[in-house]
Amino acid sequence: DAESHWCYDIQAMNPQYSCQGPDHWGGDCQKSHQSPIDIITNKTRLDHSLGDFSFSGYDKKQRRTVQNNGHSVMVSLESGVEINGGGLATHYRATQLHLHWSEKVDKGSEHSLDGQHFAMEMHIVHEKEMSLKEENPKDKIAVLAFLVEEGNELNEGFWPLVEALDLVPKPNMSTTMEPSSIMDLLPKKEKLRHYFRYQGSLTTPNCDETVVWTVFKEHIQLHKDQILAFSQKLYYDKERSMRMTDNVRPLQDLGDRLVYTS
Ligand SMILES: Nc1nc(-c2ccc(Cl)c(S(N)(=O)=O)c2)cs1
Ligand SMILES: [Zn+2]
Repeated sequence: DAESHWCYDIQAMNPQYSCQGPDHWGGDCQKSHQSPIDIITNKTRLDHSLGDFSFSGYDKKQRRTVQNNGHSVMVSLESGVEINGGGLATHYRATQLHLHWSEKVDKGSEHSLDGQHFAMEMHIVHEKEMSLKEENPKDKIAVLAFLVEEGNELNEGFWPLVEALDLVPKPNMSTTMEPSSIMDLLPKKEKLRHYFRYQGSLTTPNCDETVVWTVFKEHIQLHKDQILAFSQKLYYDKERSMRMTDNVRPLQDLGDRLVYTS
């Protein structure tokens, strides 16, 4: 096709692929308030307005659609799943959650903390209720980011998602997960009061600079076998010639931005 599709470095490096790696992504991807970033924790600023989040619909057990969209595995979230508080301007409606990962347990997260990457990163994407007259505000999207590290116990809450991976190996395949709640995937609620906050972008094209980011300090623990399932069961292509792994955008410059902490 005229303008080849966007992809990650691991795909662009493969001669079989003619796709545009991160250095060639278009849209706003080459601008200066991009994501992900390395968060240098001792340079973050305490912001007392960063209060607790209130989550609604997060504990609702639901059968949800899981799909392989060629870049990640994505769970569609229905209306009624919302967040409020957390220093956000208003309430936001969840639309989807997806993950980024590697088979190397220290290279799969998009954000890093003091230069350290983690095994995976889960993003819960929310959109602000938009009144028509508002142009593209910088906080149109709120993403809740959870770093995932290898733990030695199986994470029971993740089984419905991990088991669904077998059914969506190729792009554009989708299935329905066994009933599960978003809360099942997260660290304990009382641990979610500590987080970092900064202004950035989507980490996938067109990299719109309309995302208010929340990176939680408490990590999700997943067993190694559950982490490896993502790279072992999913493929970037329908020929299943390339496993889906390292779907991680390189770190972007913080530039003139500050990172705040609750
Ligand atoms: N086709 C795809 N879109 C995404 C996506 C969409 C919206 C958002 Cl906000 C993000 S991210 N990584 O910035 O959270 C990713 C992934 S794969
Ligand atoms: Zn993401």
